[in-house]
Parts: sequence; structure tokens; C-alpha cells
Amino acid sequence: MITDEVMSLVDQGEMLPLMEEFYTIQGEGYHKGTAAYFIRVGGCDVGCHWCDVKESWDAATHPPTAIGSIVMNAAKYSDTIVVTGGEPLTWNMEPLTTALKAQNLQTHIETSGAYPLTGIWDWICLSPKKNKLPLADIYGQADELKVIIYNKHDFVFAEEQAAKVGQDCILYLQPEWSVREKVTPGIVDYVMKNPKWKVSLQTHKYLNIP
Ligand SMILES: C[S@@+](CC[C@H](N)C(=O)[O-])C[C@H]1O[C@@H](n2cnc3c(N)ncnc32)[C@H](O)[C@@H]1O
Ligand SMILES: Nc1nc2[nH]cc(C(=O)O)c2c(=O)[nH]1
Ligand code: SF4
Ligand SMILES: [Mg+2]
Repeated sequence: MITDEVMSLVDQGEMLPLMEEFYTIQGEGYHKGTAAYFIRVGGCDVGCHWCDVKESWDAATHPPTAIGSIVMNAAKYSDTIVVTGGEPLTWNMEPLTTALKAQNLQTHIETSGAYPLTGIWDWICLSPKKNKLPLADIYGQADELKVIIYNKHDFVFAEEQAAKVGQDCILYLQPEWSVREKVTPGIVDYVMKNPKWKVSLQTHKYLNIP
């Protein structure tokens, strides 16, 4: 049973519903190919029908875990920590990232931006979703924009989202995994015609690693 005290610590971000943590290679986006320790926090109500971690959605199925123990594990493995989910911004990321920075770790986040940006981040990967758009404030903070391409309209959505980020934000189109064979030729063609975009692949899935 989860006590009121634990619920209050989760509300403050001192504990987080931890789904899994693993040391792997960042598979996607700007830092692809770089070793990093992943912290996957449960809880997401954005509801992408093609989400590749639906098991993360229900926060109640993931044990509230003290951030001290999460950080202690992370520091053993890597100096680059990727916080993902689920939707990590469901929770207050201030305590976790403050503790990671106190250990001199680089903090990266993978987020849909659907909830207020909390925490101290060295790298923000914003991956906007049509069904729950990012809040206005995060666009100017994003270091990379990673739009998932599932169908043709997603290119239109990608341009709408790119119009909102800062000048230095790096722009990626990433095929939705289940339709990758169908959509990848269109992405290749689009990037050659619109070279401000780059292709991002989920390289960890090709490498058969987490
Ligand atoms: C599982 S999400 C978790 C973080 C956050 N909720 C988000 O969506 O950015 C991590 C990254 O995987 C991407 N992603 C999820 N399912 C995918 C799929 N089936 N194919 C390609 N990318 C996917 C998301 O867009 C996001 O960039
Ligand atoms: N290797 C690897 N790289 C990733 N980049 C973003 C991921 C995520 O699920 O947020 C992810 C992931 O799950 N595994
Ligand atoms: S926002 Fe992220 S975790 Fe949530 S459903 Fe979409 S891809 Fe999955
Ligand atoms: Mg993933």
C-alpha cells in the first residue's frame, strides 16, 4: 500500500515511479551512438497510439523510488543521464536533476513537452504530439526537435512545430517504428528537399539493445 507520506514525496518529486533504469547507447537524435544511463519514469496520459512503451503509462504499476537511490545507481555507470518515460514532466524534475547535477552528471530529457518544464537540463529533446501539444514555454528551450513520422500529415505537423522552436534547435524526423519501411523513403526524400531537417532512426532497435 502506498502511504500518504509516499504520495506526498512523489508530489514533491523526491520520489518517482521508476519503471526501469539501464545503461545503453543513446539510439536517437543528436547524441545517438553515445553511451548513457537511462532513467525511465512511469506515468503518461498523452496516449500516442503507436507508443513503444505503453507499459509505462500507468504510474501506479511502477514503484515510488527515492531519487537518492536512482542518482546513486546512475552515477556508477555514466556521466550522461537520459531521463525519459512515460512522460517525465508529469512529475517535478527539480529534485532529481538537482541531485544529478550535484554529482556533476549531464542531464538530458526526452519529453513531449505536454506538462510544465521543471528541472535543470543540459539537453532537451522535444518530441511534440498532436493529441497533447507542448506548452508554449518549452519551445524556446529545446535543443532538438524530434517529430515522429507515421503518415503524410506528420510532415505538415513537423513544419508547424519547427516554426516554434529557437534558431539553433536541431530538427529531426524519425520514422514511427511499426511503419518504418513504408515511411522512410518519404522521409529521405523530404530531408533532401528540405535540408534544414535531419533523419533520426531508432538505432538501438537495429542494434538489438535496450
Ligand atoms: C517513449 S517516449 C518517452 C518520452 C516522452 N513521453 C516523449 O514522448 O518524448 C521517447 C521517445 O520515443 C519516441 N517514440 C515512441 N514510440 C515510438 C515509435 N513507435 N516509433 C518511433 N519513435 C517513438 C517518442 O516520440 C520520444 O521521442
Ligand atoms: N537506446 C535507447 N535510446 C533511446 N533514446 C530515447 C529513448 C526513449 O525511450 O526515450 C531510448 C531508448 O529506449 N533506448
Ligand atoms: S508521450 Fe511519449 S510515453 Fe507518452 S504515449 Fe507518447 S510516446 Fe509514449
Ligand atoms: Mg525508447
